[in-house]
Amino acid sequence: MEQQTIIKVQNLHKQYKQMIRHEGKWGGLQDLVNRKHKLMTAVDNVSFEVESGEAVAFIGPNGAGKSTVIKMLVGVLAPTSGLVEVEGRIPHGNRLENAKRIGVVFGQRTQLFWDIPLSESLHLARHMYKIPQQQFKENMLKYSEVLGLHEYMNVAVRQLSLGQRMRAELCAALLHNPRIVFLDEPTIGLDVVVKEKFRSLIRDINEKYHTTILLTTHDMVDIEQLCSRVIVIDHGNILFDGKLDQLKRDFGSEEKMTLEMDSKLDDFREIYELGVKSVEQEDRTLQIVYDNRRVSSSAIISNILSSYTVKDLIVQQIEIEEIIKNLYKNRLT
Ligand SMILES: Nc1ncnc2c1ncn2[C@@H]1O[C@H](COP(=O)(O)OP(=O)(O)OP(=O)(O)O)[C@@H](O)[C@H]1O
Repeated sequence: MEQQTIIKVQNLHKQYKQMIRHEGKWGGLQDLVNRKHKLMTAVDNVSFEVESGEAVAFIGPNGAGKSTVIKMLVGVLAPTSGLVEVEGRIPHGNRLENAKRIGVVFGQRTQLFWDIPLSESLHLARHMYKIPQQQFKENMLKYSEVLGLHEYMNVAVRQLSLGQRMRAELCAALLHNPRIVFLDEPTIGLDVVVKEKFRSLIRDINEKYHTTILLTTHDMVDIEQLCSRVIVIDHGNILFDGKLDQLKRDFGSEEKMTLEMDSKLDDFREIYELGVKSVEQEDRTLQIVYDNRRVSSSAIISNILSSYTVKDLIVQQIEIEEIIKNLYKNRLT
């Protein structure tokens, strides 16, 4: 299938006006009569493109600017400057047209009607999106089956548990066969079984229908299972944009070696001289953390074996979660 650019973001900036509160006893009153604001930059010169059919994780620490970018892509916020295009359209100028082509799941907010039964809420979505009857029937059948929604169809949305509601949200977001699905923290607070259902459905629509996925999450399993590309943002800037494998290669050279020893080591000087990052010993268990681009595991092992007996040994590569933590930390220091 031919790929084309479906999302284009160029030199995007977003500033929010934040109120400066007066301090002291009469501060609240002064806030009312003498309002002071400062500008805070939430998104600072961000550029990226997404090809149709890609599944991209858009990640970063709290307050990094992820939701702000997504809100501009969805069209609920206008940029302060720069360009946002979704399928060649400027979302905030064409909100309704944009809405027909995209699906949105915000983990913290609902797009369903709170007080009416789920089935009616989904029927309203059919009218809003002008979904042809046949397509609606087929999709309702397919998604309510996969997401296990049959038994909740007559229950008011406000009476659904978080997991049930999130499954319903995903169903509502997919009924009109969107070309792009924006998922903002979709698995937050869900149990492992529901998370798995979610992930397998998202993988399916990406693989079978080449639906483009832009996923914001703090859950590393979501990323590993769903996305081949990762964009990392912090303080409104992009820190990394590339394949997940590349992220692991560039920032995942740290390894941890755990050795079960016959006897305790007297000192770690020689090991440190090899260039390792840290050595810890508890009873006869030794843990060594090192960068495999600086020192090889075999150099460490042969150094230890020259003076001691090793009973068992495990070498672990750094987890993706740790890689991303390091990336955020490097940015802060
Ligand atoms: N409506 C608003 N008015 C003022 N400042 C805002 C507003 N919305 C967000 N911000 C600020 O903009 C920055 C980016 O926020 P944003 O919600 O985009 O971050 P995020 O990466 O989605 O964070 P999280 O992972 O916590 O959801 C934060 O410093 C936040 O306080």
